[in-house]
Amino acid sequence: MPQVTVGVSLKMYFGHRAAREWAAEVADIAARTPAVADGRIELFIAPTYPQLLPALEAVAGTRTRVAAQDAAAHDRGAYTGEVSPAELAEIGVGMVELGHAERRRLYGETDAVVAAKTAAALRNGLVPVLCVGETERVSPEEALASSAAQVRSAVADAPAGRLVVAYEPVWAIGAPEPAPVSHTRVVTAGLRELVAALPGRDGSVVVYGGSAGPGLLAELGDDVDGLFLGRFAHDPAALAAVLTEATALADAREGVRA
Ligand SMILES: O=C(CO)COP(=O)(O)O
Repeated sequence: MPQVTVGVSLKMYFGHRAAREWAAEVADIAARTPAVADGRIELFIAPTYPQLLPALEAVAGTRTRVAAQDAAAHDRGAYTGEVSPAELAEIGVGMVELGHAERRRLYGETDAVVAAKTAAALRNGLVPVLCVGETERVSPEEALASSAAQVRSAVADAPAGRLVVAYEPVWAIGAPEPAPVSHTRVVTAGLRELVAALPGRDGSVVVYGGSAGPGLLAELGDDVDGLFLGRFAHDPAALAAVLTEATALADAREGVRA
């Protein structure tokens, strides 16, 4: 089992060539990071659909996983413009982001849609990166209540399988700074308890996303299982810095377990 999970979504920021160059740099960094190579850090990247196959090729042999940014709730059929989770699994994609705040806000994805997509991902062997988080800045307790409700609703009828829950307070996405550590810690601790108690979800983890970058993992320490990065991993050097912090955290966790 990984000790720390670090993911990056490129959203729709990069063009094809820039994404290819970035993936090649990530592959280099992954290959030079022993904790990625030995599986203590689970590293995944989520480029756009046309970039999935080149990304799989770029990171081959480095243990970096490739995630899609979304997937359909159906395996096949008359769903023009959708991408099947079965086809994603067939090409070697291992994970899929679901319920991201931008999909909920801009494309009207409801909890019911996210639940249907989560079930579809799991029945096709994909690990859902299930994005949850409150829309307005409220107390950590209220944030936990609404995020926990989103998790419960997404997995209520889904087949068994591991989850990566990404706690992303909507107000901290695309912001200059991440949510304060004192806020995040309450929510991620609560979500970790929740997922640990869910039947059939062994190995599930809770990561933080929303203006995350170098320095944050060291601050959050044992309060999270990792980070889900956006803009602040566009610079490969910043991702390398986060992986250095993730390595320190993985080492510390191993020390605790030894
Ligand atoms: O939404 C995010 C990752 O999915 C976070 O994006 P930013 O780090 O760019 O705010």
